[in-house]
Amino acid sequence: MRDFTFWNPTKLIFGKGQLEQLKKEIPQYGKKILLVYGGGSIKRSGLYDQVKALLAEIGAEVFELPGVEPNPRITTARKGIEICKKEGIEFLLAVGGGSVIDCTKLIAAGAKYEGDAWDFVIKKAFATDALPLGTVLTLAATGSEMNAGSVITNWETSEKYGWGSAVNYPKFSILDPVNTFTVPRDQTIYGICDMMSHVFEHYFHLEEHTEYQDRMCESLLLTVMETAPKLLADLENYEHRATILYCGTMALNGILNMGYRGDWASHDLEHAVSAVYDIPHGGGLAILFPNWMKHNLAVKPERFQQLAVRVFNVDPEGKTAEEAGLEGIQKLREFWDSIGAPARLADYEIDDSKLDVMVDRAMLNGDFGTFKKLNRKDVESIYRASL
Ligand SMILES: NC(=O)c1ccc[n+]([C@@H]2O[C@H](COP(=O)([O-])OP(=O)(O)OC[C@H]3O[C@@H](n4cnc5c(N)ncnc54)[C@H](O)[C@@H]3O)[C@@H](O)[C@H]2O)c1
Repeated sequence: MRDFTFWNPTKLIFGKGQLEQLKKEIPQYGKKILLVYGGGSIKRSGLYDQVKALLAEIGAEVFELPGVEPNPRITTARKGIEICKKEGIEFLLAVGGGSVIDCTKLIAAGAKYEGDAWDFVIKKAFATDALPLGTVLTLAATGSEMNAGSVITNWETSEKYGWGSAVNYPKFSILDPVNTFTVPRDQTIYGICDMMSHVFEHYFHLEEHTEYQDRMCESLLLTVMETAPKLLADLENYEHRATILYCGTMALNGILNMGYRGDWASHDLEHAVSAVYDIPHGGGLAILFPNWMKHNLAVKPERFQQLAVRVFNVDPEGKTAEEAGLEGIQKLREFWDSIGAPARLADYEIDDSKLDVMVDRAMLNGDFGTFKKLNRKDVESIYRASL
C-alpha cells in the first residue's frame, strides 16, 4: 500500500424527506442562487416545485440554467458561467444526475476564471477557485455528488474528458432515494453498470497488499449484484433504491481506493466512444469493460482469479489463474446480460465505420491506463472485440 492522505469535505445528507435541509445549508453561502437542471424530469416528478418552494422560503434570488444534456456540453457550461458572472451568483444548486452535477462543477470553477473553462477540461489550466455548489441527486451512478471529478463533452471537436480539482467538491449533497423512483429502467441499469465499473477501475491495479481495500471493493460489488435484480423487479422499492444509491456514492468518493491508484483506461475508452456517438456512459462501459478485462487478463491473472472466486463464485479447483479469471469475466458478462445491459456496440448501431475516429480520440493524449498502458493497437483491438 502506498502512503496517502484522505480528504473529502462533502457533507452527505441521506434519506427520505431530507430536501428540507436545503433551508439550513444554502443560507451559509449566499442568496443569489443558480439552479442547474436537465431536460425536465424534475418538473415531471414535482421535485422542481419542491426545490423552488424551499428556495422561496429562505428568500433566495433564483436564476436558472435548464437543459443540461446527458454527457454535458461545454456550450451549456459556458452559458451558466455567463449567468454567474453577469448576475453575481453566490451559490450553485445542481438538481439532477451526474451530467447536471458535472456541468455545475465546471460552471462553478469557470465563474472564477478569466479564460475559457474548456482550458480546465483539457488541462491547459488548473482550477484553484470556484463558487460553492451543492447537489440534490436524482440518479444513482457516477458518485459525482461526493467527488471532485467532472466529465465534459465538446461536441464541435468530438472530445470528452474527465477533469478534476479539489475546488469541485460539493459543499453538501442531498440523497433521497425517493427522488430516484422515476429513473427509467434503462437508466437504472446504466447506473448499476457505471458504479460496478468504478469499482473495477479501482480493483485492477499493480500495488501489493491492499487486502482491506480489495474486500471493500468486493463487498460493494456483491451488494450491487444482489440488489440489482430485486430493484429492477420493483423500481419504486425504497430500500433497494436506497442501497443502490448509497453504493453509487461509495464506489467513487475516494473511500475504496486509499493507498493505490486504479486503472481508469476503460473510462477513457468509453469517453472516446461517447464523444463520437453520444451513447449513455454506463451502457458504453457495460460493453467495453469485459473486453478490456479479457485483453489484460495475462497482465496479472491472480487479480482476475481473486475477483472470479470471491465475487463471481468461480470454483478455482484444477484451473490456472487465467482460466478461473476468464470464467469470472464471463460471469460478469452473464450478469450484465441478465439485467438487460448492452453487450455490443452494435446495440447502439455502432459499426466499424468510425472506428479510426474513436481510436484517434482515445489516443489524443498518448498511451493510457495504469494496470497496463494501452497503445493504439490495444485500443483498436478492444474496440473491435466490442463491435
Ligand atoms: N464526475 C464523475 O465522477 C463521473 C463519473 C462517471 C461518469 N460521469 C459522467 O456523468 C454522466 C452520466 O451521468 P448519469 O449516469 O448520472 O446520468 P445523467 O445525469 O446523464 O442522466 C441520464 C438521464 O436520466 C435522466 N434522469 C436523471 N434523473 C432522473 C430521475 N430521477 N427521473 C427520471 N429521469 C432522470 C436525465 O434527464 C437523463 O436523461 C456522463 O457524462 C459520464 O461521463 C461522471
